[in-house]
Amino acid sequence: MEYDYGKNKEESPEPAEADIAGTLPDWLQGTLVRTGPGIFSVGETSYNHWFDGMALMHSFTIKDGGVSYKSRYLQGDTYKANMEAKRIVVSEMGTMAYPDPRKNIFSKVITFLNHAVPDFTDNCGNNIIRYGNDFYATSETNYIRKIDPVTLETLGKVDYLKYLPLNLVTSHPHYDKEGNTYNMGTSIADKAKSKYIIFKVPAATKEEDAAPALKNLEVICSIPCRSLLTPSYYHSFAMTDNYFIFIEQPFKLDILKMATAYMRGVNWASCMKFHPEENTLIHLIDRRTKKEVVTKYYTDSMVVYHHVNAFEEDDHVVFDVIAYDDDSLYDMFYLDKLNKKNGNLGSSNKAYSSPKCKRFALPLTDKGSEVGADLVKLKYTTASAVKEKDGKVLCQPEVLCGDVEVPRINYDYNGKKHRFVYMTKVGMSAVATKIIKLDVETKKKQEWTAENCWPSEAVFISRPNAVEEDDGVILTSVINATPGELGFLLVLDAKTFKEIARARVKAELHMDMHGHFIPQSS
Ligand SMILES: CC1=C(/C=C/C(C)=C/C=C/C(C)=C/C=C/C=C(C)/C=C/C=C(C)/C=C/C2=C(C)CCCC2(C)C)C(C)(C)CCC1
Ligand SMILES: [Fe+2]
Repeated sequence: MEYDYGKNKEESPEPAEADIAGTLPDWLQGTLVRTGPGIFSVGETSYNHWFDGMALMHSFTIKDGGVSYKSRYLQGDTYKANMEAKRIVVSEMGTMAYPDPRKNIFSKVITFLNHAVPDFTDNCGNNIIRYGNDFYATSETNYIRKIDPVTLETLGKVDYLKYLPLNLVTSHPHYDKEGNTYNMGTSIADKAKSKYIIFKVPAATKEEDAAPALKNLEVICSIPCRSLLTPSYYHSFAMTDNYFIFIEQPFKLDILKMATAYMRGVNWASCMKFHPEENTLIHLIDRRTKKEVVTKYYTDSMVVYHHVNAFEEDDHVVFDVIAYDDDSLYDMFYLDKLNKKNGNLGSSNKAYSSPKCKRFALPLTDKGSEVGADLVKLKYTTASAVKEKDGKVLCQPEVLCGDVEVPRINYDYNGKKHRFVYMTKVGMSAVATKIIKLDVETKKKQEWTAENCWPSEAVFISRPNAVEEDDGVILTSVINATPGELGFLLVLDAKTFKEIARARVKAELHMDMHGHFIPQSS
């Protein structure tokens, strides 16, 4: 069985009642909105990379024991321009598109000179996030698209650049209990400086505030890039009560290459390079002073997309991430590789570096220790942090678990010491075959798997007034490749990892990226 990554997926905008096997807990009420790439070719043109696909959102609305499903394309400017032209005319990370393919290189240069860089895509197919009372579809460009999470309609386009000089912004913000959102982005060569900016979008003050939440955005701090013309790529960051953790990895954008990419006819992705010979800086920002702590933490070269969580304990900041030894993840999702090689990741030319869940510990004090001493004093981790000269500390992680991705936790524990992580298990094939729960304390794993079933990200929803961390359910959208069987929303008891219910939908489910659960009350 294999998943056809490059096939265009149909939208099902009419709500369809799912057929429920099992019983949904009566407290579970709300909507799981998810997104991912859904359209890969328009007319005669196709995208090169799976992440480029035009966004298809879908939602599972859980109400009074029933589930209704719908899906809709994100109708942004990119979608409209491509559909109108009947071909791909807007560039994505892995595909450089030219409005008129008949133009030769000279007219390409003219086009380039006329509008130095083409307008960027608003194909927001990576995640659904909340700012104030509003929900947005997002990828990582300066554009996000407001959506109606109930109807999945596409609403206004919001440009971060109107509020802050941000060229790239993550699709993985953090939220606090007060309803504030924290995110970070990169400002490239603005006033001859490149920097990473962490900002806060305050909670909406009134229930029905019509103005975009971003207008109240506040800068928390900015971190100068290691180098002006090669800022690092990052996909997420972590937050505790008192700190932000940002990994400046040697996986970098080359701005000079980007500036000429359009003219040279190469995609944006070819302007990103992993530098294994360089180290990875770990920035720790004190939320109270809004400044970086003076200690310079670093580790070996690595590539991280997803942070799991971070917390403070006994004068340490501990954080877990999913780390790779190189940047092969991106390459492996080129559609020609996925389709031709039967989705077998191991058979691509470059060996695929498998993701590992790793724990780092950053000591906050060194209490007069000598150079060469391991400053980590926590009993439960083998992560080390060796003091060097000039305020530098070399960190080595503990590997918690291998072959896992898209981590989620009980978000009530974000920034606090967590015990359980829910992830998809990835092997040598380009589909996830299992959902796993990792107990980071005992390293024990619980798994859910079913024949020919490919689950997506495992989203944890806590039972109201729960006391235990894993008292709740896991929701995951599952593609069922068994002929004649339907895909479903799987509901697992997060504690026992036993199936509670399946809500089978009469629509084709697609492989998606991330999503957001909106409880009914909000
Ligand atoms: C650069 C730049 C630009 C552009 C941008 C763009 C266009 C972006 C996009 C972006 C994006 C669009 C992104 C995305 C991302 C994603 C990710 C990062 C993902 C990840 C994934 C994963 C990790 C996976 C996993 C797995 C496996 C491995 C197996 C099977 C299953 C699964 C799927 C789970 C501009 C022009 C503005 C300018 C400046 C600079
Ligand atoms: Fe992500």
